[in-house]
Amino acid sequence: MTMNIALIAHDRKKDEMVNFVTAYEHVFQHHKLFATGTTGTRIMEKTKLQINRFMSGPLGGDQQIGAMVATNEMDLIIFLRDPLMAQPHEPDIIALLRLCDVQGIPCATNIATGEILVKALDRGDFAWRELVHKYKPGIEE
Ligand SMILES: O=C(CO)COP(=O)(O)O
Repeated sequence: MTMNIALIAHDRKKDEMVNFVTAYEHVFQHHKLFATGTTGTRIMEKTKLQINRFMSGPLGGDQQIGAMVATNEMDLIIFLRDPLMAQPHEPDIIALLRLCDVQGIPCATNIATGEILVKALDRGDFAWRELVHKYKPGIEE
């Protein structure tokens, strides 16, 4: 079934994100993808994937993705954060991670965990989300 997946990467993690998504393009192509502005553009430049792009992170993109988490419309997030660089929108980042914990949404913040989540996704481990989708018209199966 089709999952709603968000891909987000800070500037010094964008190459890593593009390489990661390229490596797992065969998995991601079966899902509906969302991203913050620049991350989405970078992925679309290097893959055949269609990405629904929100605002750039510092301009509110994390909050837009957070809104989808709040309404339980996002199924999985891969968020490659830069742990060594202060971000002007740090409160937005923390808010997004908090909402993932509120809703129990799997959120990987580094590539190692991201890989585990994508393999689990490919195996169908998140099929239980179908139940959430069923009661949320507008979420595609
Ligand atoms: O800042 C970000 C996430 O906090 C990412 O935003 P961009 O993808 O627009 O660079």
